[in-house]
Amino acid sequence: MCPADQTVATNNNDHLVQSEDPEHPANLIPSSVANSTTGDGLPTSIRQGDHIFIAPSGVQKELMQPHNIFVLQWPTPKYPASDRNYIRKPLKLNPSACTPLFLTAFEQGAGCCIHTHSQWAVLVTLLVEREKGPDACFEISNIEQIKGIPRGKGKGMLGFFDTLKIPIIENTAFEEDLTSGLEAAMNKYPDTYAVLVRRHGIYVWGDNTAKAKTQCESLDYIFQLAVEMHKLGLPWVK
Ligand SMILES: CSC[C@@H](O)[C@@H](O)C(=O)COP(=O)(O)O
Ligand SMILES: [Zn+2]
Repeated sequence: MCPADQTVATNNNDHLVQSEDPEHPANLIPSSVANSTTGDGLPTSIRQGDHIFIAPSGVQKELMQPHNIFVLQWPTPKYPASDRNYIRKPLKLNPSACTPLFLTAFEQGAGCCIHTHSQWAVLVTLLVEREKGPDACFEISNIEQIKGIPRGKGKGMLGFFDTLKIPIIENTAFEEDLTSGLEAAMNKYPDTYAVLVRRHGIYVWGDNTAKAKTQCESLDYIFQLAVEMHKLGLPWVK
């Protein structure tokens, strides 16, 4: 990762990322990246009205600043990348390589999407592959924390006796190439709010930033618990 670029383009809609409000997306993205507890980097994207705020690619997390944030006018074409409607592009930086995956989550109505390289998430993808085969998804039930995950849009939260199911897609050489796998998983599991990426991490989204963050943290807790349960020979589904 390279150090954050401190250069600010002039006449580049700087006002879109300048706010005293700590809850403004341009402030929330750097602060949540710096304070992440669920994996290195934590690229994040937030939709506020018809603006999408996107973290820069490869910026050291504690150095990310609001003026490093990209802004897209929503809706925007997902492909080709050159057609995307950037209304703010910081000089000498590139938007996160996760951008088309974030846009896929926004197409589904998300207000925020987070990508982490959580080691617990990675370990779970490896355990599922070994125990259940490559096409299986992660499943767990009878764990209190699954009540922190929605049952589906407008369907409330999962209950203690429900089974949480998170699809797993295969990793690709380049982040952008995960997009078709993410789209396929969302079609197959229309109620999911997360997709695991084997040997890589997870994408988690929510109706808004607070929900995406709490769902991300709940899932990280559940994955860590699942790894420990596996070590003790305890089944994930009763
Ligand atoms: C350890 S760098 C891996 C990254 O290339 C990739 O996995 C990723 O998540 C994209 O990161 P980004 O820095 O937002 O472009
Ligand atoms: Zn990644």
